[in-house]
Amino acid sequence: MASTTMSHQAIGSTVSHRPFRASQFLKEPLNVPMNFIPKRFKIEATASSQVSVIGNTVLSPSKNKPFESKKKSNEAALILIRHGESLWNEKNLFTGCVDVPLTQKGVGEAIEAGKKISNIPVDLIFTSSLIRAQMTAMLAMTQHRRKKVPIILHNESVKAKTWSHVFSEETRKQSIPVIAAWQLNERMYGELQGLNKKETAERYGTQQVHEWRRSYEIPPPKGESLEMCAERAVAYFEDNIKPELASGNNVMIAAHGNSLRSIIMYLDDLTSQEVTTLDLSTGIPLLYIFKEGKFMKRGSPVGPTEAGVYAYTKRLAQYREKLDEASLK
Ligand SMILES: O=C(O)[C@H](O)COP(=O)(O)O
Repeated sequence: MASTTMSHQAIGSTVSHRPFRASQFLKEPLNVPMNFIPKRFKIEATASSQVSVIGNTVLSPSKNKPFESKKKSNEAALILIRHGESLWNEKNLFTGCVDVPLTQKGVGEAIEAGKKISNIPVDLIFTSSLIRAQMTAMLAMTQHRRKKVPIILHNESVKAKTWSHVFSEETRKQSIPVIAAWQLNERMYGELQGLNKKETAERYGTQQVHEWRRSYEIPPPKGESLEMCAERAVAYFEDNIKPELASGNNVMIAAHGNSLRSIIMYLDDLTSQEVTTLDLSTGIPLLYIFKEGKFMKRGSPVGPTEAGVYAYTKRLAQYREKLDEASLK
């Protein structure tokens, strides 16, 4: 497991960003005609060209009362999580865009990560298109106290959409849409993919391999530099994820060491020099609060009972209280 050489445990700096645009995701009423829904919200189409959007208001199973307020706040939680250990992490091989599953240890890391975020609201999940990130997201959500079911949205064809349609509004409300995006994939490691990291360092030199792995501008042979990875990952974040946060939707992103490094560089306003010391451990969730257009780093929740996490914002504290109330019933 990689070490974290830049601390993400402490409450961090507040960073200003460009003004956000409001998102309508998950706000459309059910059965809105297809042509009224922006492209990125066209998630579920029925045979009659009606759209059902997985809802944002969660009903308490016991009392049928709104669990989360219908009126979305301008504050949202953002959880970032690097996937758990993969079979090639275990073998110390450069993995990049090769689609390798988790090890048993990685499965355990994902479950432990899920416990740490089990009291933090999640309305939407974004993952890369790679199985190790998707496994991590799914396993983490098995631990969530809200017990909503993550459902992967299939956007690859009309048939994939219509055949995965959910016909119960109540069931949709108890679901979390999972959006898989290749833009969040690990950096393409080029001709290093499948090579052993230690052997590569012996062959090309520790300094050269460190530059390939951690520098911002220098790409590995025929692969993507962090800068190139950022071009797609940060653009995707700005276009698709930030608007959801701006709408008050709480988001979890399960992705990779380098796609997340590029997103953290953007969130924390790191320089290309600073990002060279940023190294993410597998399976450790990081929490940010997005409020009034700013990202505030809250570090990594230590555990589901850690009071400090919930003191960060009134909204999180209220959510936690509702969870406790619901579990007493
Ligand atoms: O793709 C890989 O090999 C790892 O997931 C990330 O590798 P790195 O720590 O060498 O960047």
